[in-house]
Amino acid sequence: MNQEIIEFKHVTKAYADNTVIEDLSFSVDQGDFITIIGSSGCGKTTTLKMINALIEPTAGDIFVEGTNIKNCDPVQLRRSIGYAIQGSVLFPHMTVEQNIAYVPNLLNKKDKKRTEQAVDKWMKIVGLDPSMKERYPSELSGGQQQRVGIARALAASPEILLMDEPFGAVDEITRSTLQDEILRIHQETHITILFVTHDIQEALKLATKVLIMDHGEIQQYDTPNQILQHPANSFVEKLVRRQRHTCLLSEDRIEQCEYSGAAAGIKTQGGIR
Ligand SMILES: Nc1ncnc2c1ncn2[C@@H]1O[C@H](COP(=O)(O)OP(=O)(O)OP(=O)(O)O)[C@@H](O)[C@H]1O
Repeated sequence: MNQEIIEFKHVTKAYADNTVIEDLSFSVDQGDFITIIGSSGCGKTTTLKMINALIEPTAGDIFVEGTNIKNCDPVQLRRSIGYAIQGSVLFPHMTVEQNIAYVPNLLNKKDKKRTEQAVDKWMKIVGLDPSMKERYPSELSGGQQQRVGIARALAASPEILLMDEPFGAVDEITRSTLQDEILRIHQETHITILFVTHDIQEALKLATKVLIMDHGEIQQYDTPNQILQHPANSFVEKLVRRQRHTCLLSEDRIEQCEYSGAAAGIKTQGGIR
């Protein structure tokens, strides 16, 4: 039986009198790759940040590995959940090695060897040459910085990885390579991933399940296949219309997608199409 690793129960989030998430309930099974997509400002980042307690819900409960996060120390919780976001958020004054080693160092205070092994392992997995260890972020390309960010998020061997538009700031070719890398990492590690994106093609390519949101509410939460074949409403229909005619489907994920532009209202890398 699939095991739930994250559960939202009737979660609401308001900023002052602006309610951006309304009674949100959903669960994520261990090993799922969830992509979250929806119109701009619909609450995707807010949803993600509530999982690692960077944002506190106004009402409702969130459970991570069976524990209500209200009862967790937020710092401990954040150390146990990987978090990778768009662009370079690396420590500029630290080398690649020091950036990746940051959380493992906190966790294995006395075991330097273990940290070194974690750095080597994750640099290799994300495709970074060991010769880059001593470089500073400013000496790396955007794609390399992104890889360091992912290695850093993974280096503490978290069960859960949150990714907020992690490939938004790189060119199409690098983006496609990084997508393939994250799929491989997911397949190899069986880590649970929640991945926010503006790009419907990316959402369908990566996900085992896609969470489609609008105005802080779920429009559909299902496999890419189901979403393409049985869109739940006109919002989803509009979002996937073009995709449906151009995608070849595998059992769960999209195997190959010939992208012909997203539907109205959904930003792609190039802006709104
Ligand atoms: N700290 C804050 N104070 C007030 N309003 C906020 C705050 N953070 C986010 N919001 C508002 O909450 C809504 C949801 O924001 P959020 O960043 O979660 O959306 P999003 O779906 O990730 O957006 P985008 O796709 O544009 O990145 C937006 O209207 C935003 O302006």
